[in-house]
Amino acid sequence: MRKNIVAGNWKMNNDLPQSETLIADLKKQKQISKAKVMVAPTFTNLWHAFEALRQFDIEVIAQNMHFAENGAYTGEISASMLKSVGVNTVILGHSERREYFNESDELLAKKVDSALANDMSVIFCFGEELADRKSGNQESIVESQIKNALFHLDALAFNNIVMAYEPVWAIGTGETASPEQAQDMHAFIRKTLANKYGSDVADSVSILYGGSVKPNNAQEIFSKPDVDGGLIGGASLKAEDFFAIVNAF
Ligand SMILES: O=C[C@H](O)COP(=O)(O)O
Repeated sequence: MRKNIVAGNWKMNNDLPQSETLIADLKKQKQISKAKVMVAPTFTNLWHAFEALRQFDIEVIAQNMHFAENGAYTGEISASMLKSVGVNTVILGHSERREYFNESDELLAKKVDSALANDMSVIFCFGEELADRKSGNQESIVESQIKNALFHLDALAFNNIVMAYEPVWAIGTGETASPEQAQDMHAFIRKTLANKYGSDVADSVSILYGGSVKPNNAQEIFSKPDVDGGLIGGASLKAEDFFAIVNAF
């Protein structure tokens, strides 16, 4: 079911005391929009965040996971471990994971499978780099990222998948895609899904935009018909800014 979602990806920010402070600030905010709100702290803060936000309408989600159930994978975290601390949604495929940790489409397909097999939802990230956009290849790059990681799934799987288009050139740079660029790509993503799974599936999938979304540009981006929400990095680290974006719907 297509929903409006605003998810804050804290990335590798906030130790436990800082996370406690941010969560306390989040609890003071007033939500006037109907968007579903999520926050993704680091692994070490997940349990605390889950406990602290248990009574609030803010879902605590994870930034990553391994595809294996358990075993000799030093430093890794599995789906069942996330579930055991109350986490039911995971971000997969973020461009920082692709770039700094060499995560390929093939690896991401395995992670997606593992998350879904564990009854988790996935926020699946993808997006082109600046060179792709400059050469006009953004659609073919995005199409191949989606096909390679997701097109082995059946249509029902998309009940538990949220798409997150994040042009790499707009992440943390202050340079956001224009609302028109975001809309054009989101419409293309929906068309790509429709070609494979039909328009019922394509129309029911939420597609988030991520990349330098701030309180001053959120409303214009969210006003576009195929933009169902945002994946927010830097601006999610201040409760007031984050809720200004949540309330931009
Ligand atoms: O996951 C969030 C995105 O990478 C966007 O980050 P940003 O809002 O700091 O550009």
